[in-house]
Amino acid sequence: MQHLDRAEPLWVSAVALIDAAGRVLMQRRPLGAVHGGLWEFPGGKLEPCEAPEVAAARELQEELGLVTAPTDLVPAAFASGRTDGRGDRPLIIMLFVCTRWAGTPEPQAGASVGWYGPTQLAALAMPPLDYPLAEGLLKILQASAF
Ligand SMILES: Nc1nc2c([nH]c(=O)n2[C@H]2C[C@H](O)[C@@H](COP(=O)(O)OP(=O)(O)OP(=O)(O)O)O2)c(=O)[nH]1
Repeated sequence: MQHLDRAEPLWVSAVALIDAAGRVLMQRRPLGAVHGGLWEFPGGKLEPCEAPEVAAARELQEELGLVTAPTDLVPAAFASGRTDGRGDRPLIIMLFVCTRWAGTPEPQAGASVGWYGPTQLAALAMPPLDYPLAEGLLKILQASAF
């Protein structure tokens, strides 16, 4: 049996913003950061006692200046692994889909954003857990009318 992991998991919420053309917004992490230069779904760590969709809406506001209602965030996929960079602990990323927001994405200094269709998205260089998230998202997009 696997040993018990005594480190608290790091919980992260992330969002796939889908535009009217079916493209997904991806964010390139600043060079020098953990996973610098790689493309990820925008999002970030949950604060203590924060609900995942509230954290996702907060991160969209903080990282990109976008306003979303937590109720417009639809659970889509999750991925589980371990943190890289600082420390080693379980990492769980919950991905939401969002098709309704207010504002134009304005990345923070050092970061950049781009809109990608399914084929382009699958070809981006991403941090490890964003690959299974992208795979899950693409299956949902193929099967639905998002
Ligand atoms: N998106 C993503 N993040 C990952 C992976 N592996 C891994 O350790 N992380 C880490 C990087 C970040 O520390 C954290 C995500 O939280 P965040 O989006 O708030 O990160 P951040 O750079 O703003 O903050 P920080 O941790 O550098 O302080 O998860 C992964 O595969 N995908």
